[in-house]
Order: sequence, then structure tokens, then C-alpha cells
Amino acid sequence: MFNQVTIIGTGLLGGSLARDLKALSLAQRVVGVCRSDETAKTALSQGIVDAVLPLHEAIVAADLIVLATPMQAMGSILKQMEGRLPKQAIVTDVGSVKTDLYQAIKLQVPSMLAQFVLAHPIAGGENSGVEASKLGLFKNKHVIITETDEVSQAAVAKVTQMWEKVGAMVLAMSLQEHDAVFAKTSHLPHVIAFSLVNFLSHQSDRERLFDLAAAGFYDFTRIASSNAEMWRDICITNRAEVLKALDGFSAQIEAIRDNVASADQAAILEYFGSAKQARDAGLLKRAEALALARDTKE
Ligand SMILES: NC(=O)c1ccc[n+]([C@@H]2O[C@H](COP(=O)([O-])OP(=O)(O)OC[C@H]3O[C@@H](n4cnc5c(N)ncnc54)[C@H](O)[C@@H]3O)[C@@H](O)[C@H]2O)c1
Ligand SMILES: O=C(O)C(=O)C[C@]1(C(=O)O)C=C[C@@H](O)C=C1
Repeated sequence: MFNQVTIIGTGLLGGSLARDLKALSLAQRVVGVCRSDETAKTALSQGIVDAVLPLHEAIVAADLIVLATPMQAMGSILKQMEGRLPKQAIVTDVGSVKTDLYQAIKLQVPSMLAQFVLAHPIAGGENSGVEASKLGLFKNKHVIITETDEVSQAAVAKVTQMWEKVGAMVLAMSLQEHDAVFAKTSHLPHVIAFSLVNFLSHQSDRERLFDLAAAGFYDFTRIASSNAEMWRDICITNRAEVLKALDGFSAQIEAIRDNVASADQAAILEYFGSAKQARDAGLLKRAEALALARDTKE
């Protein structure tokens, strides 16, 4: 499918894509661009990539270039690629925020817009780095492609085909809808999980609290083990939507706080009951239907 795919940032997402591309023979050669020597060594010794090269050398012969670094590193990478991009190359990314990246491309390297397919796999986990990468990470997961006015349809088709070949289901969305949706479903829950862990860890009896924490706390806070740099970058680059989501959530916390403060039994019951109903009949039912649809596709 590709002669050479260059992956800039061979961490959880980039490393996992590299593994799939090689395992499924979708690229004759996978080249990595790594920030640290340690990552480069692991990526090479585990056969995740065929070569590790400096950025300028890595992109010369690429027909697909994938940006898989934290969001705020992408701007300087774009600048370094300016004027050096091979004509035939498609560029894509796996970043969690789309409008900010689109604006950066438009501002810094508008000539790249036709070649750039903005994409976001809704797959990952709380562990980061090349060691956490794995085969099949994207199987049965959504990948959102946020099409722009400028992008070539042939490039979109090629990137769509790649994600489908690694088992993902591709959906199209506008940049704005993407950032608003994932601020609520992904960015907000991560901020809340980080805050909850900090709330406990700032208590004087934190050791006792952590010793006694039960399954509910572990379930709720798994994602607070996620990479701090990645989540800083997401909050900064999707600031407006993250703030809206935080404000909406704060209003919910205020509401339940008032109900508890006034010992309003009916209101508390209604508050918890409606959330349970929404999760069981809404969220879980949809997840089951989606899983069924995925199974029948296989
Ligand atoms: N982790 C998830 O669950 C998840 C899911 C979907 C999308 N994403 C997005 O994917 C991207 C990568 O996330 P990840 O979880 O793979 O992170 P990661 O920390 O596992 O990997 C990022 C890699 O990029 C490298 N890097 C950083 N700056 C670089 C630079 N200038 N040049 C080359 N390499 C550089 C890091 O050393 C690291 O190896 C982020 O933009 C993130 O928002 C993450
Ligand atoms: O599964 C997880 O742990 C994740 O955090 C993955 C997750 C999410 O579901 O919020 C995180 C960030 C993304 O951009 C997409 C997916």
C-alpha cells in the first residue's frame, strides 16, 4: 500500500501503527523519528521500525508521514518540514485535538493543506511510550477524519483505507464538532480523574487513603496514570472546549452539592437515578449495539 511510511513520534500510538503496518505488510519500509535515543533503540531492537532517522532524512522518500507526537510538538515539526515535503507524500496525524492543528498548518505551511489528512484514532490507554505500543490497538475502534475544504479526496481515501486495513472504523466529522465532542467525552474525564487523585494525594492522611482505596476508586482513576505532557497539550490546544466542559461539569457538582447540603432526599434520588438510567439504557445499550455491529462485520 505504501513504499515508505515515516512515523514522527514512535510512542504508544505511533509505535502501535508501525507494528500493524509491518505485520500486515502495508508498507515496504517503516521509518521512525524519535526524540530520545532510548526510544530509537527499543523501536529498532523490537523491529517496530526498519530505521530511525533525523526528520529531514526521514521524510525525503516517504509516501505517508504520520505525526504522532504530543499536540504542541506538532507546530515545530511542521515548520521543519516546510519546503522539504516530497510532492507525492500524504501527511496525517493521530492527535487528539483538530482545530488548533488545522490553524497551525494554515498559518505556518498552507501549501501542505491539500496533502494533510487530519485524523484521530479513538484508541489508546493510560500507558505511554514505545514500550506500551502493541499490535491490533486500532481493531474495532473508531478513527475520526476531520475533512477540510483544502484536502485532496484522494489523500483522504488513502488514509481511510489504511485505517480500515488495520481494523478501524472511519467516521467523518467537522473540526468543530470533533473538538466539542472529545472535550466532553475524553478531555473532561481525564481532567476530573487527575483532580480526584490530587484531591486525595494532598490530604495529610494520603497513605491511609490510598491503602484503603477500593475498586471504585481504581476504576474511576485509571486514566489519571496517563502521560502529563500529552494531557497538558490537549488542554492547551483545546482550551475553549475544555473550559466549556469544565464549566458544565462544575454546575453539576454544584447542583448535587446543594442537594446533599439541604438533605433533599427526593432530589438526590432523582439525580443519581437519572444518571444510572442514562448510563444503563443509553450509554451501555449503545455500546452493546456497537459491539454487535462490530462482531457481525468480522
Ligand atoms: N494515548 C492515547 O490514549 C491517545 C489516543 C489517541 C490519540 N492520542 C494522541 O496521539 C499523540 C501521541 O500520543 P501517545 O499516547 O502515543 O504518546 P506517547 O508519549 O506514547 O508518544 C509520543 C512520542 O512522541 C515523541 N516525541 C515527542 N516530541 C517529539 C519530537 N519533537 N520529535 C519526535 N518525537 C517526539 C515522544 O518521545 C514519544 O515517544 C498525541 O498527540 C495524543 O494526543 C493519544
Ligand atoms: O483508553 C484510554 O485510556 C484513553 O484515554 C483513550 C482516549 C480516551 O478514550 O479518552 C484518550 C485520548 C484520545 O485522544 C482517545 C482515546
